[in-house]
Amino acid sequence: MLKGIFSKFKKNEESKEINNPEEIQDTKEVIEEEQQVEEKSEEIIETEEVAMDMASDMKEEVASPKAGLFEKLKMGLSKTRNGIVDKVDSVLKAYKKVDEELFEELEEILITSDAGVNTTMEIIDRLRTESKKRKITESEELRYLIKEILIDILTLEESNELNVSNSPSVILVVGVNGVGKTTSIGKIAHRMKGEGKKVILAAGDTFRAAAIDQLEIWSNRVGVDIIKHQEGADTAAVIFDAIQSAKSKNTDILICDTAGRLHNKKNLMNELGKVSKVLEREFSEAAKETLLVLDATTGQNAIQQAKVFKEVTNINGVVLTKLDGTAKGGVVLSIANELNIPVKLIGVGEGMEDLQLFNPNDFVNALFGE
Ligand SMILES: Nc1nc2c(ncn2[C@@H]2O[C@H](COP(=O)(O)OP(=O)(O)OP(=O)(O)O)[C@@H](O)[C@H]2O)c(=O)[nH]1
Repeated sequence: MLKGIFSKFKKNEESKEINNPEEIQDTKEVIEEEQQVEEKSEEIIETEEVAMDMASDMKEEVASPKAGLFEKLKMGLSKTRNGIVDKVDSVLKAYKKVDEELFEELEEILITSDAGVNTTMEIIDRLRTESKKRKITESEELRYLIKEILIDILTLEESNELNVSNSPSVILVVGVNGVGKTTSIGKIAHRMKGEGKKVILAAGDTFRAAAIDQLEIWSNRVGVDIIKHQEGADTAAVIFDAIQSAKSKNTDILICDTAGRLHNKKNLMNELGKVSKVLEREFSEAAKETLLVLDATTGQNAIQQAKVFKEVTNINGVVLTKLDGTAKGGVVLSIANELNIPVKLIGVGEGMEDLQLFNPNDFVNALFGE
């Protein structure tokens, strides 16, 4: 409703002719002020919506019996299963014999599921070579081989496990706005608390007041402490305070949010560099893990974001959110193969329990519906 009032106001303003320079300046200021009020009101609406969503999530979680983790994973991957495996199965059925045309069809399926060109080429090359070596001639026998290759691609030297067994540990969470950073922090905190760990959150995304408010809602929901400053405060200062609090309360895990502005690589580098320095200096005894949050629904865009973050900081793992909302989950292959970063957590729904530890075997089995 507010938006409507502002646009009417703007329309009236636009229809008047303004020639006097002072009047132009005044008008500009009024419009700027109105824009600021409009942005604030959008943030308030956004925060209220998040609170309402959370309340309905909580009701659902209480109402529905807990499906097994693997069943949840299967459910969460159903769109990607339609996008990849169902298509693979119908091609394998249609072609019967293993030949070049079949490989081309499989290649197209992988490309359209956002597995990325290089990763797709690698998978198809390995499929070609291995099927020849193992003398596979019937197309349906390829299914097992495809699974084997996918598991191998997803299994990197670096473990998929979260490095949080040390107490204290710090998880620094980076990623651009809107990818599910705040939600993921809340879900990680919930998971850690469930494991009996004492958790503190640091509201380091000080760029927008809504980000601080949303993290606070999560801290209340999960029942963990939060350290926050005002909007616009220095992220490193928030982290500094959070470290002192974590030390005095013997916290096991400090989870730090950060602002994810990508439009200036130098700023991003400076900001994350400053945070890392504070962590090294003030909390050298803590094990550190930097997790990059990527939104699976953005497909190959997520790969581009990861490349920029990889250039400016050392990423230990990826949290891939919203896999339940996309048929293009092939991006997970691209992350492992092209970026060589282990996927550690995957988001398969909006509920608190819907952030699962990533395991290549389980993932591929769930994807193939086994
Ligand atoms: N379906 C689904 N939705 C998710 C998942 N993870 C996050 N979301 C939703 O994605 C939206 C954005 O999440 P946020 O956590 O607010 O994103 P953010 O990156 O913190 O964004 P900012 O607060 O703008 O920085 C919210 O509506 C979340 O509920 C997921 O795994 N599955």
